[in-house]
Amino acid sequence: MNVEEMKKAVAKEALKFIEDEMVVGLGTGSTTAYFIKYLGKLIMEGELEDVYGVPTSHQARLLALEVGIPVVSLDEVDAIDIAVDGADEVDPHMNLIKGRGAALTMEKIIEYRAGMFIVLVDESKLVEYLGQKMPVPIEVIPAAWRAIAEELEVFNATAELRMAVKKDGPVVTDNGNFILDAKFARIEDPLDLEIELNTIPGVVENGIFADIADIILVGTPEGVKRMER
Ligand SMILES: O=C(CO)[C@H](O)[C@H](O)COP(=O)(O)O
Repeated sequence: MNVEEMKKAVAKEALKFIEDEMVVGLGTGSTTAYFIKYLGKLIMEGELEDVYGVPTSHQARLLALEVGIPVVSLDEVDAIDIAVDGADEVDPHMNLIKGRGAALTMEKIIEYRAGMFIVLVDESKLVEYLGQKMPVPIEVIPAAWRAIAEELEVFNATAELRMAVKKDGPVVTDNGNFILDAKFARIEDPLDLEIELNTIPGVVENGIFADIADIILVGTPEGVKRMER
């Protein structure tokens, strides 16, 4: 099984959790995109009824509309039953780094509120400790980016302003902010760092998602494995 097949396999597995009349948080990224497409197909074929999606990004919203998922915003729903999203790193305690797609703030808002948060990854995302391979994306108010990058030196982190690829200048998030990618040597206490980073003035949110995932579906060549609390 190659990586794309593993992504498809976990996306299909996640569908088993979705029932009629559920409100589903729709994550961002290539793995969740498979889930959104499969969910849209089930809705269009009448296999699922009265299911609504709450997108975490423009990407998720546009795709959901394209595949026929009725979309609502967070302030239109009383509760989110399940949220489904990808991740960039997963440690053995089910803590995550997210935000390669720069959608971490809305992702965290929606996933924090969901009755159940299901994470979809292939096995390449599993690490021994957070920060092993990936920097921590931090969404910041544009005027504060430089001051925050300097402040991060106190944490022994080196931060880079994320630059856009098909646009000149920095990446601008769906919320109109910048992203700093902060490389930490080794994150010993993810929950502590997650909380501490958010106390820096100008930080909107950071990409450490500690203690929030309920189920992690891991695509492997042998099939889908499950991590659960
Ligand atoms: O956090 C994210 C976007 O902000 C994504 O969920 C994460 O980057 C995983 O993406 P992919 O499934 O494409 O590897």
